[in-house]
Amino acid sequence: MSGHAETIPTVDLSVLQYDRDSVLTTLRHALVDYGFFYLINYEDHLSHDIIEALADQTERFFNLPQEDKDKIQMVNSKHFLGYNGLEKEITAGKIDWREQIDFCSTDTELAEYDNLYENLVGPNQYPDAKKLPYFQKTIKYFLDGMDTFSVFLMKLIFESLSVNQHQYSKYFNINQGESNFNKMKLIRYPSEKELKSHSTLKESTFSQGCGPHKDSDFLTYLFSPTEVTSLQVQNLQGKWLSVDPIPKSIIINVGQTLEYLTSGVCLSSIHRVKTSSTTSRISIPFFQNVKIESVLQPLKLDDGLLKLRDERDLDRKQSVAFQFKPSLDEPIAVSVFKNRIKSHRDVSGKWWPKQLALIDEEERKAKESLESTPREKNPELLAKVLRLTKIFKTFHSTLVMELMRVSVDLTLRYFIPKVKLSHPTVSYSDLLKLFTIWPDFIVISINFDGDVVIDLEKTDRLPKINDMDYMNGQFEKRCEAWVNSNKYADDIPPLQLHLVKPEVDFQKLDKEMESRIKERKNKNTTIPASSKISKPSNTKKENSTMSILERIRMKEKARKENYQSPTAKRDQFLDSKLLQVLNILFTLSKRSQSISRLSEIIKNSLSSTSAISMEDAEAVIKRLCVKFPDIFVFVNGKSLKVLKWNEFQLSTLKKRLDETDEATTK
Ligand SMILES: O=C(O)CCC(=O)C(=O)O
Ligand SMILES: [Fe+2]
Repeated sequence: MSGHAETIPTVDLSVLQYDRDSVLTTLRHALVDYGFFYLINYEDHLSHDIIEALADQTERFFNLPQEDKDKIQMVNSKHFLGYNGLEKEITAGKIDWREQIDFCSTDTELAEYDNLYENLVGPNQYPDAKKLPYFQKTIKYFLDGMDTFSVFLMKLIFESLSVNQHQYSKYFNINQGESNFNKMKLIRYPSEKELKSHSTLKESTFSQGCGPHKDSDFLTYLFSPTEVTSLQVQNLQGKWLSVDPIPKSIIINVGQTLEYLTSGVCLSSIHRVKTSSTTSRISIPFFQNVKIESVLQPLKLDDGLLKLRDERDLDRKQSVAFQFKPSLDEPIAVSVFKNRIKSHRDVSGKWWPKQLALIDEEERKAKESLESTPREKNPELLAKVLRLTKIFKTFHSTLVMELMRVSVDLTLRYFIPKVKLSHPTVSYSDLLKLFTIWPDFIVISINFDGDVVIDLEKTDRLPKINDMDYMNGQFEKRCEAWVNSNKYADDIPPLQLHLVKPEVDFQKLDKEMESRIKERKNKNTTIPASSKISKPSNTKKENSTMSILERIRMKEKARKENYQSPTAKRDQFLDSKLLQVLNILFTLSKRSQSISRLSEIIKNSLSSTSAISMEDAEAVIKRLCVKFPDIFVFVNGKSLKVLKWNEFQLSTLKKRLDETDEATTK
């Protein structure tokens, strides 16, 4: 069961006028399960004209001659504000192919700077007013409008999480006339075609518009006026979802400050931008921040929300570790300023050379001490290596055994219970790490259900090493190197996964198979590693000598034979929505509700591609009563149909669902 939609949810602010609760429910679902959502129909709170004007000024700015843009380079500003041309930014070790200009909302030079971090505030740099007379005004109107709007949305977010104003008010200026410390950027991503035509740019690939990262602010509002797909977000299953621009929508994402304040209840998701092949793209992010002098402390949240987070993380394939750990006794801006010094070395080399040297020295020492620590003296790293190596061994031998059987479904998920027998704490993220550490061990891909699977066809083409001890030793070596260079990041790096074709080209396979059989007969070549291992006695003999290609073919045949009646298909469709509906019911405070009201809540909460009709929503509700008669009761009154339910634990019902799922698929 993949359980999650292929796109991010949509929050419709126009619904606020007549159904505040359903907006809050959708919002909470988006914050907890995606950390990304589209916001639509916000015009009562933010004028769309100003956004159009800004998009127009942005186009004009990037169309200025390069020397005009270079006159206001960031390196002129000790406050890290201004323009950066191409090749100025690196994310995840690679160049981001974009040009951009940074602004801050507090556009002034302070009279005095008591603390170093206050230098985040300073005057913006604007292009020549003779060339773009309306530019500065447009930026100011936008920043002012967004200050008010972002305070409104922040309040709505905390309302959806039942957090009182007295808890969050210290982090924001919420009174009229007071402004907040927000930031924004104008960005242009040139197309691949344009980048290739530059004679001075020598790069083999221009594919990265912006590398995978999480934002560190409170909330990011992205205006994306160019209609081209580029932005992608990684969901909890590790899959990249496209965030296609929807006209007049704002794409909102949770930053690590909000994630930290809510103890991980709100999810800050990894996102990235791919270069488009032929269309250049404009994008305008607005970064909402807490007050710069804030010292962050997690807010007090309802147990129900913490439970939701824990339920979500049971299924999580990414590590839950925070990348961003604000210090508990320093203002948040201290680490933000440090990050600016590290990421803009040209600016800090000119304005903050002492601070840059100190940070470099600190990092060099930390690296040296970790590298010079012998393995034995670094028990934490050693424990990580040994644990992963043991998991690898079990996974490897299980894989070899499983490859001998025809009927197995080789999703990665399938292996977890098997590896758990020897390593009860193994997680999905651990298994994914194995392939990051040794990408050529086997090839993994994503199938059309969104599951990570072992790509048998591609794996079959890898050179075979039959010696398990040798493989395990090799893994340990690679693992040590990997753990050493990733000691600060507990998150697994995003895996490069591709989609497996759903249909198998039988003609091609037949030909390949024939020539393989001939080859084997003639040359008596080595049989794949899997069949050299002694088989369990109940394995059918013919299976062990089958090639991987033959096995794929058998599976494909079995799939085709597995005909489903329309009723069974409908049941399956309804079943696929059950978990999402349970999640929604779990968040409701009342334990009875009219079916029509509930169907509406469900319909509004599910995002556009997973959207279901009122009729389907009602059918799913009825199905709950069939699946869990001890918990859900359908009461058919005279004028009102009502669903009543007992208190339930999400994890228990999920387990029960999985069990019935397995029983029907076996
Ligand atoms: O341009 C985009 O679509 C996203 C930009 C982004 O993620 C960022 O600048 O933090
Ligand atoms: Fe971002």
